[in-house]
Amino acid sequence: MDNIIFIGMPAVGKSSVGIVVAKRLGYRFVDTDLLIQEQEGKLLKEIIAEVGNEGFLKIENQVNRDVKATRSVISPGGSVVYCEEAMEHFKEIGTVVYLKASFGNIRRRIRSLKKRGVVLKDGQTFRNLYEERTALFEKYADIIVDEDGFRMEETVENVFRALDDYRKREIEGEK
Ligand SMILES: Nc1ncnc2c1ncn2[C@@H]1O[C@H](COP(=O)(O)OP(=O)(O)OP(=O)(O)O)[C@@H](O)[C@H]1O
Ligand SMILES: O=C(O)C1=C[C@@H](O)[C@@H](O)[C@H](O)C1
Ligand SMILES: [Mg+2]
Repeated sequence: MDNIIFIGMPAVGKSSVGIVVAKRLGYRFVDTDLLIQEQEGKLLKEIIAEVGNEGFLKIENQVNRDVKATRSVISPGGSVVYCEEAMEHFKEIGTVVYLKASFGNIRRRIRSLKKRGVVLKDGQTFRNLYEERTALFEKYADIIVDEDGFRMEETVENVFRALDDYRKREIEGEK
């Protein structure tokens, strides 16, 4: 199935880059954070406050695992990499693009971790979360697009270039 799935840290641009990519391709855009809010009838930060990190990750896994999509750009939340079934589903239905930015860039973009609803374990630093997730993003990524030093429009171009290269390599591999 022809889907593109963006993964990466919170505030890296999965939603903002994703929607532009979808528009350029004439694809649907699916922000699964919004599907979670719709299903639960609450904001992400309210869900996390009510059911805790583990409870939230269960909901996030279920919603993302159950996404049915074709010709869509899917932008999940940054914590989806902890959701094994969801990530396996994404690997099956499309190409997984890891949008990567340095710790400093991400930290600058997020004013309040709590207001943004970042899933931090008790006592965990944001630096530790960055390192823990980086290993998971790299594990699941088909393509990595480095954002540092680029404006958003340039990142969009870099995504298209990386997707083209990936498809060419796939076709070469099939020969
Ligand atoms: N070069 C850049 N590329 C992408 N986004 C950028 C860039 N520079 C600044 N931004 C800003 O960073 C923010 C990215 O937020 P966005 O909601 O798209 O992230 P996200 O990856 O979807 O996060 P979440 O995991 O919380 O859903 C936006 O406010 C965007 O304007
Ligand atoms: O990176 C995170 O921990 C999160 C990001 C958001 O998009 C939401 O999915 C949720 O608030 C958790
Ligand atoms: Mg988002």
